[in-house]
Amino acid sequence: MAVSSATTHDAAAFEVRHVNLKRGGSVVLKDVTARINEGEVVAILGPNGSGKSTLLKAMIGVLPLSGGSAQILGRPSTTRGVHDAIGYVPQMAAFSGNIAASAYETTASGLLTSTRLFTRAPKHKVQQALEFVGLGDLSSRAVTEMSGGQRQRVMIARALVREPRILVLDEPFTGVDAGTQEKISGLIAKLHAKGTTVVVVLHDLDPLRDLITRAIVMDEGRVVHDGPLPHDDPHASASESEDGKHHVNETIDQCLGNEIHP
Ligand SMILES: Nc1ncnc2c1ncn2[C@@H]1O[C@H](COP(=O)(O)OP(=O)(O)OP(=O)(O)O)[C@@H](O)[C@H]1O
Repeated sequence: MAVSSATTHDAAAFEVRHVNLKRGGSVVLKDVTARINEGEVVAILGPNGSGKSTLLKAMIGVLPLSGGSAQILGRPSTTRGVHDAIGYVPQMAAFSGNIAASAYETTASGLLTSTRLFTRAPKHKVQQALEFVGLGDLSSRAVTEMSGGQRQRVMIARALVREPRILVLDEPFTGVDAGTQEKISGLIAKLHAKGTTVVVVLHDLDPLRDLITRAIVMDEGRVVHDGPLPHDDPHASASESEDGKHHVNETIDQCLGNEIHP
């Protein structure tokens, strides 16, 4: 794989340490430290505007940091070639405009890497990625003529076409129907079984609850929880409010819009 020479042995998929990041003059990440190990499925949760997408972008090295450090597979996130290990599915809003290209062309564009341009896309890889997301029969259809759920799956195919070690998805379930949610969850489960690391920003945990190994909860630009989902954590209970765990449960419930029971 192209990235192997640019990575170090046993390194974390992502590691950010004491990261500060400013956007539009405001500090939107405040002293954020987090690590994603290879093979994990990690959810990033938090209220709107808490910094979830910005944290993803800091991890994958597409936004400059104001302070701290970010590493991808043990290398600084600015290292040439290290991004080739990542498949990134941006928030739906980022590509909901007109994409005149076909599903095939959009998926093939995922073969562009930071170190080389392709002159001819390996057709079987593009077709395989589309088949993996269940769109093998629609490869020539314009993305503009597809449903929201189909578009989302094209973007996943685009992220997967280079067989990345790490898949990063920003709210993949927004605006997709229950059937598509199930399909996307099934795809993530298959990738996890193959050893792919998955980092996903979520508003609703349910579609991936069984797969998630850890949750990082953001609030106002800070990490306020990093650990197992509270309901999976045998030590988390309402009676432990003294040590703040009850508060953490409430924070997660509030992030996800769940009713809080006293
Ligand atoms: N391009 C930008 N310029 C200026 N400020 C920005 C920009 N993008 C995001 N912000 C601000 O940074 C903060 C964090 O935004 P971010 O998109 O990371 O939050 P989020 O938790 O992903 O939100 P949401 O759940 O609504 O997607 C917000 O206050 C937002 O207004």
